[in-house]
Amino acid sequence: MLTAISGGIGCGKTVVSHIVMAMGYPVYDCDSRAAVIMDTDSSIKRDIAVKVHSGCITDDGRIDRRRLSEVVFGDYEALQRLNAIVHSAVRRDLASWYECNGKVDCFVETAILYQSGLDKMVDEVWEVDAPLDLRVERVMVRNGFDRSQVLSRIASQDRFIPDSPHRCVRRIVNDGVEPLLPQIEAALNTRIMAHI
Ligand SMILES: CC(C)(COP(=O)(O)OP(=O)(O)OC[C@H]1O[C@@H](n2cnc3c(N)ncnc32)[C@H](O)[C@@H]1O)[C@@H](O)C(=O)NCCC(=O)NCCS
Ligand SMILES: Nc1ncnc2c1ncn2[C@@H]1O[C@H](COP(=O)(O)OP(=O)(O)OP(=O)(O)O)[C@@H](O)[C@H]1O
Repeated sequence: MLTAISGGIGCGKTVVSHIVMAMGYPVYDCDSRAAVIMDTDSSIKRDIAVKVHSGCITDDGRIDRRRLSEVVFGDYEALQRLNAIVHSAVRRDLASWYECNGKVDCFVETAILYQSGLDKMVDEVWEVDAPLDLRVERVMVRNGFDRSQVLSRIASQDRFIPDSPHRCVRRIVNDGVEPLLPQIEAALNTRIMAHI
């Protein structure tokens, strides 16, 4: 069974992932895996230079992430072109990781479940949710971003409207008040009960 830990930037997906990992479950982190795939695949880098922006690849062939962020989070068409280049490779990588883990109880952390097409690969979605102001504050502190940098990322993520939500969505509230652990345990127990 593959479960998505999903939700917009700053909602607390990584915190939930770390708890689930500490409980012994394998978790695939899309952001870091996508970064590795992009860094190691020269055809992806070439496509980024040609189809997104040539200035995002340095003279020595590395991805300039700061520049790429400025380009794609300020231009939705460019972000869609980047997604089209990267996401099929991420889906393939996730499929083989899941296979290697014996398709047991696995998790995938992603901020862009529907844009990436990963919604079609997962059996269940845990939608981590937090108030917008809190998300903005958290990311400003975590990344040293100003408010507009966070809001441009949130706008890019919210702009995509999926045709239909996943059939099995569970909401995890991470508002800094409601404790996370009981919600995660309840989500896991519901699944265990369903399989008995
Ligand atoms: C835009 C990039 C260069 C920013 O890199 P950087 O190291 O600064 O940040 P990082 O990768 O940790 O992402 C920061 C946050 O941006 C958001 N984000 C990342 N990719 C996307 C995207 N394609 N669309 C919307 N939001 C995104 C996520 O909330 C993420 O947590 C990088 O995120 C990237 O290359 N994204 C495209 C690949 C991708 O879609 N990855 C997501 C997994 S499929
Ligand atoms: N319940 C909480 N209490 C205190 N701090 C929290 C809580 N949840 C998240 N944070 C902090 O908020 C920041 C954002 O959380 P986290 O990195 O888990 O978000 P995310 O959804 O994974 O974001 P991204 O989409 O950027 O990967 C982190 O610095 C994290 O430590």
